[in-house]
Amino acid sequence: MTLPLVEDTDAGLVRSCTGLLRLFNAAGVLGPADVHTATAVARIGGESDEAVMLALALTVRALRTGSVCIDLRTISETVYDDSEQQVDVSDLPWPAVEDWRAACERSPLVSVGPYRAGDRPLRLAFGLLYLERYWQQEETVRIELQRRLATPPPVVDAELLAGGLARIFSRRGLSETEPDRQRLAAAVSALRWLLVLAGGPGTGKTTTVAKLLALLGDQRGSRPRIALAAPTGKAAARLEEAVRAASGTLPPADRERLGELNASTLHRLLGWQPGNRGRFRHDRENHLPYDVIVVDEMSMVSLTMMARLLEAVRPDARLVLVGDPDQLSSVEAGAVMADVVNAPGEIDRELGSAVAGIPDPGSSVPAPTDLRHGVVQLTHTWRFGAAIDELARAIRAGDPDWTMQVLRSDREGLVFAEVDLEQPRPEGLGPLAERVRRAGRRVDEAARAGLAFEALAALDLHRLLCAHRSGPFGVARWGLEAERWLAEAIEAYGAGGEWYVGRPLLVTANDYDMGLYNGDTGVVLQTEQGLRAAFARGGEPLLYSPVRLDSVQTVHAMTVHRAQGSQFEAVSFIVPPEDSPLLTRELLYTAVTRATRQVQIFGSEASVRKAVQRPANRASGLRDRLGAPSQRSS
Ligand SMILES: Nc1ncnc2c1ncn2[C@@H]1O[C@H](COP(=O)(O)OP(=O)(O)OP(=O)(O)O)[C@@H](O)[C@H]1O
Repeated sequence: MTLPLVEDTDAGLVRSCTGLLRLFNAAGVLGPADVHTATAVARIGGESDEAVMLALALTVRALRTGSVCIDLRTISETVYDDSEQQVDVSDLPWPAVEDWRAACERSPLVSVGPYRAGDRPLRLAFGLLYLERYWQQEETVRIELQRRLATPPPVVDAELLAGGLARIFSRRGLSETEPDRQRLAAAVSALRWLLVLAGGPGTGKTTTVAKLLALLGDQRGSRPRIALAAPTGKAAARLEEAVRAASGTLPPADRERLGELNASTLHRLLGWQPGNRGRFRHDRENHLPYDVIVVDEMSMVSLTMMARLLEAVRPDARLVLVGDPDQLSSVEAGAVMADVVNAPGEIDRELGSAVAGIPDPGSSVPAPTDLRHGVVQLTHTWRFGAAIDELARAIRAGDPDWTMQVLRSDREGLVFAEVDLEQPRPEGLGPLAERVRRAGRRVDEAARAGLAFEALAALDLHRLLCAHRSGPFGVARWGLEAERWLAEAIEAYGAGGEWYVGRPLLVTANDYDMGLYNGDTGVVLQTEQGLRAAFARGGEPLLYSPVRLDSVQTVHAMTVHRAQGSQFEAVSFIVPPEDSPLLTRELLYTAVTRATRQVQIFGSEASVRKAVQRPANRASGLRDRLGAPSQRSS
């Protein structure tokens, strides 16, 4: 093999390392942190085998890209992407799998099998290599979920349950052959300690949450103490607003029973303690006091957070996990929601017959009874245009021909423009520029008139999304392009310096005192009191003088990750190139489903096809093991 050219000036190069670590570092597979951690741990643990050190460094590296563990058999086929570029690993001297595995089994750094004490930094179990800490977290999640599913179910008053379901759920809008899965989910939340409520945007997850809370409040006994939480402050604020809005549609007595509901971040719920990293006030010894805990945007919850949450929930509290398993996963390692929803395992027949036994005079369709792990998947979309809905289904199904057929169908709500985005001035961007200008004009007019509601609503008319932050496909370039289009279209656009009227803002850090969260968007307005930055927050918009805002930037374009949890009337998506490691099915699906009315896709057909065919594939052992019979680990 040819050795990559190694220059002393290369920022990511660790000159002190040797052997395999050096080769993999020079090739761009391992970063300095991976190499340093592996070298230090090996030194302390008395390990000098290069292959084991490589396995350790790759395990550390895998966590950075979202995997909980590595599989020595397939690790050489993994996509490597230390920046936004793909690294070619085919030429590297990968150890032979069986020898590699044997070296790991012999190593003083590795506990072998699931039952050994966790006194070594690595663990090899079920063919997967973990850092011990993450193995323990995965075990906590598996054991706590299995325990929750195996515990004798809550006692419910069947008559009240049937009456509540009949009162709160109507089949309006469903075809005769479609089962009411929202109703089914609510029934499961009453009959089990765990409900995993899965569904794409607009399938009525929040509506169902409001309804099931009302249903649980209908049972005998004292009113349940309810906690609503989400992984980010922005998602928590949105959950609170959405549940309040949905509860407004309930019968008055049910609405009253729900009372005032507030949502918080998971960190706040668990009692995050500044200066005490990783430890929360609520844990295994000090359970959360709530009877019902609802966690939204579960796809963004990492394995670590999930382990902490499950430890802190009382065994006799109902847990409702809500999210879209097809979206991008958490920034940190783990894909818990997707793992749980897709885990194999036995059907809960007892639950199936309990659900089937609830009378439903309004329906001629039997409720689905093939329920596993408390999962109910909502499938009816209530909000999208039909074209976006079909596009999302085609992507989710992993079918590139279907996806292209929908994209090229000229249906209302869809634009696909084949554009060579690497050109300095690409042809075919007309629909993008047009959308940017149209939404920008509306924002500008409302901002100049000091109309906060209108300006904020106009801000959500269109969002330009990219996967990359930099380069020809990145947010930086496309933000500037958008600004240029706006400057051409709007007189004196951007005049007035940094805080110009109509400037779209993105909050980049949480500020609990001001009620602003990382990912919130706002706009600068002209008001009688001078310039104000407006941010949407439920009822009245929040208005702040610009001098009070530290962590904001201009947002003409944002990453798909940032946009997770938000929706816009129209979305334009800059598809990354075919060889981008960021190009996955989840990325395309998340981008497309941010739109409620129109999706515009710019890029190559080859990239779109590649995305559809490439699920993100985060390595974890949870999915398979959750489906296996319950085992205790030591
Ligand atoms: N059973 C139903 N009948 C009629 N309309 C419904 C029903 N369920 C939900 N909707 C409506 O569909 C829209 C989307 O519902 P909701 O916000 O609950 O979905 P969601 O899955 O939580 O979406 P998101 O993931 O985007 O937050 C709302 O306007 C809601 O009122």
